[in-house]
Amino acid sequence: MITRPLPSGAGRPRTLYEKLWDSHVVANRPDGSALLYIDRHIVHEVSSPQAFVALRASGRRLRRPETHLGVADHAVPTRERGGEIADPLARSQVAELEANVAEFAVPYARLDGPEQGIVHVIGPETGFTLPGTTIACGDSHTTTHGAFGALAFGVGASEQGTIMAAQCLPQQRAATMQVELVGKRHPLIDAKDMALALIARIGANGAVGHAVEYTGEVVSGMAMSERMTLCNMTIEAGSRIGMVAPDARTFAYLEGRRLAPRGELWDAAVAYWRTLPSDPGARYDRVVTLDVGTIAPQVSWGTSPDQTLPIDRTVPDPAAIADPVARREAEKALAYMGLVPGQRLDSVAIDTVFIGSCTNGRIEDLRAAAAIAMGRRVAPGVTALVVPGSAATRAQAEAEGLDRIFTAAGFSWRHAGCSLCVAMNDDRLAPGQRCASTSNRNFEGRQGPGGRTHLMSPAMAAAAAIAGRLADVREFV
Ligand SMILES: CC(C)[C@H](C(=O)O)[C@@H](O)C(=O)O
Ligand code: SF4
Repeated sequence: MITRPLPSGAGRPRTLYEKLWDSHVVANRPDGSALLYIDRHIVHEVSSPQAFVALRASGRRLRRPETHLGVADHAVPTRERGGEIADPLARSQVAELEANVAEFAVPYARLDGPEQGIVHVIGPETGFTLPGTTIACGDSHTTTHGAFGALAFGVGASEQGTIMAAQCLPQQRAATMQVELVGKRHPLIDAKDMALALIARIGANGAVGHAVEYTGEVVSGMAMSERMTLCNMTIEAGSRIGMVAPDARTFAYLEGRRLAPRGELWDAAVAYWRTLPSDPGARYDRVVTLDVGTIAPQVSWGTSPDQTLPIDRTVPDPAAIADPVARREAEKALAYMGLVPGQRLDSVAIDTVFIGSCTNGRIEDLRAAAAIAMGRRVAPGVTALVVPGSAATRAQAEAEGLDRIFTAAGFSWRHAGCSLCVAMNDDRLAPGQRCASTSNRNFEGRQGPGGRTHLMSPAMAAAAAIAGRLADVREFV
């Protein structure tokens, strides 16, 4: 039997997650899951083809085509834009997406248009991402959109088909986890350092089964870009959902964006969005508090995001790790990464630098990197890429002259896309190459077979480019 959900706001103080959940339940199901209404869905060229194939095979149309948004980002080349894509696989992936969005009337951000970019960058930029909505995408970093007080999560291909046809999806309710960020950070410590320090502390599976809400004075003081970085990295702690309560900063970011409501609708939306933050006294299943005043710039040394340390430390010695499983994992990671226990992290030479991705490809990230690069030179032998997260970010950066700062320093200035975050396009590491990267994943082969990835903030990646090795950005001021 399917029962109707309880009316929302029934007395008990609720968290942001609970409010978002309650307001989207279409039906509670006997197995404890619920059918959730999905407000928005983003589609990219890598994960969506099967969903369209299934729709076509069953003769279905999209229930509400205007609630979807298509864009090509993963496979696209970033050296040039316009003209034919040289790589045959990428060309066919983009062509298939374009045929699908045309056939099913999905709004599409064209590859050479002003709104193209990484799914998780253009959603917020266009105002497609809004507080209080449910947002799905066939992509694990959909967590990013939670920075706006949305319930946003990654889904698989068959789930995408369900959303397209029915606008609903069965979901299991998650437990809740509050991550409270307190204290006063060093000016060169950013959200990426905080996310990496958190994952190093709670582990890459530390938030499994939980919907994470970031709270505290540090989070309320953050720009939207940093909130997005935090929520983006939440999946690397094992959670499908990361969120920040919407506030005046959220509204200021969204006001006037193309797809954001206007006029009276805007006022009504803001009035509703103000009811979303967790109620005083709402209880979370778990609470983690991080004092950001204790955080130094972070770098990953291994092949999991929790294998991360402050830059002023040395490569760990597996022999000193008591837990046998963790010890074996550390040994394996060091062998792959070509590192020696006891070696200073800031002595590790790199040959590639990647500044970009849905974690750190926003204008604020590019500004932070440019501030370090300005008037300096990329070290000899280092290839350094700056890949804006969207065409709009690229245009903004050019208007501010950031591209000239980067190119004068010897960085390669690119068009928007996932690029070297993922080896699905023509930007990739050769075996044995070592990259200082602002992306989010460092597992074996992520940036190319045999490639070695060190995760860090944009300022740290720029410092590594200049030094030719992992370097402490605090020495660059
Ligand atoms: C290709 C896509 C499905 C994948 C994801 O789900 O995250 C990619 O974006 C990634 O970052 O690994
Ligand atoms: S930038 Fe990287 S993490 Fe983000 S969507 Fe693209 S491949 Fe995935």
